[in-house]
This record gives sequence, structure tokens and C-alpha cells, in this order.
Amino acid sequence: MIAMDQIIREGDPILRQKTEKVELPASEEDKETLSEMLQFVKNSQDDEMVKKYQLRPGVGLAAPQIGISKRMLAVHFTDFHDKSYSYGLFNPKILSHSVEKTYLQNGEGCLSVDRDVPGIVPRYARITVKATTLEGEEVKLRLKGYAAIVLQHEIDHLDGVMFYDHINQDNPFQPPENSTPAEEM
Ligand SMILES: CC(C)(C)[C@H](NC(=O)Nc1cc(F)cc(F)c1)C(=O)N(CC(=O)NO)CC1CCCC1
Ligand SMILES: [Zn+2]
Repeated sequence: MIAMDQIIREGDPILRQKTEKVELPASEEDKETLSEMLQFVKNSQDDEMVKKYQLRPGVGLAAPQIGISKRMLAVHFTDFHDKSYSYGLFNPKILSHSVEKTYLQNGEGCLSVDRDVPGIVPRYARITVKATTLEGEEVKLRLKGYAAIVLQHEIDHLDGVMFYDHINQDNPFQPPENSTPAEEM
């Protein structure tokens, strides 16, 4: 079982590396790892598990955050329209995105960042992601708002990008041009 002490924290160079594609069909080892990552995110939203293992409630996790430099991520969350997402994804790729941007009005955090970094994180409002699921099926996900934000945050980790890299240093709270808050999408 993945516990918080296995989560790599900022400062470790692995979080700034570009990850390698996963050989498909995935090996038993890679499937086991991705399954444990998905289970960690689910556990982190279960009150009993949070209390028992002092988990930080999470919505997603990328492989570099547990020290594995491979293109795989797990997400488990419900968006602002009560639509649920629960996926382990191999080799996710953003095929296309809107010009319009979105953002979380309270900014973002990260399981690998033990400090508050205030500011708006501009994200694409709508994205189309191609990936292979833990079950081995190729999927094309059309995401918007909060779901688009979560996937962009996790895919960024696969390219060594941290959420605060996107914050406007001159005016951290300036909403981006042509954007709508995710809470209103
Ligand atoms: C960093 C943390 C604050 C833990 C963040 N959680 C979160 O934003 N809210 C949350 C928590 C829940 F339990 C249930 C729920 F519906 C919402 C998160 O998991 N991540 C994932 C991460 O760090 N991945 O690398 C950060 C989010 C910021 C925007 C998208 C992902
Ligand atoms: Zn993160």
C-alpha cells in the first residue's frame, strides 16, 4: 500500500524529469504499480484510511511522485457537476485543447508540495486526452472545467512541470485572458 512517506516531495530532481513512455501492453509490474496508485487516491478520500494512515486527501497522483519516471497517472474525483472520474492511465496525451482557459479560484496545491503557493494557475478550459487504461483499453476523454484541470495537473508531472510554474509572477491573482473559473463552468 502506498503511504504518505512514499510521496516524493519538491526538491527531488525526479519531479523535474521528463518521464518515459510505458511499453504497451503494460507489464504485470506496471499494472500493479498503477493499480496501487489508484488505490492510494481512493484511500486518501476514505475517512477511515485518512485517519488510520494520516493521508492527505487527494484527487490524483502521477508516477514520478512515487519515484517512478514513467508516463502513468491515477485520478479519482467527482467534478462540480457530480460527474465521477476514476482512472489509471498509461501514456496520456493531450490531443487538442481550447483556446479558452480556466482556473480554480483558490489556486492549486500538490501532494508533493508541503507549502501554500498562492496564485491562479491558468489551464486550458477543455482538453481531449488519449490514453490506455489500466484495463488495457484505448480511451479518448473529452474533459472540461475541474476534470480538465486535474488531468492537466497530473500530465504536467509527467513532463517535470509543477503547478506553480504557471502562476503569473507579476500578478499571481490576475485571471488569464479569455478565461472562466472552473467553479462556473
Ligand atoms: C494537493 C491536494 C490539496 C491534496 C489536492 N487535493 C485537492 O485539490 N482537493 C481535493 C481533495 C480531496 F480529498 C477530494 C477532493 F474532491 C478534492 C490534490 O490531491 N492534488 C493532486 C496532486 O497533487 N497531484 O499531483 C492537487 C490538485 C490541484 C488541482 C488538480 C489536482
Ligand atoms: Zn501534484
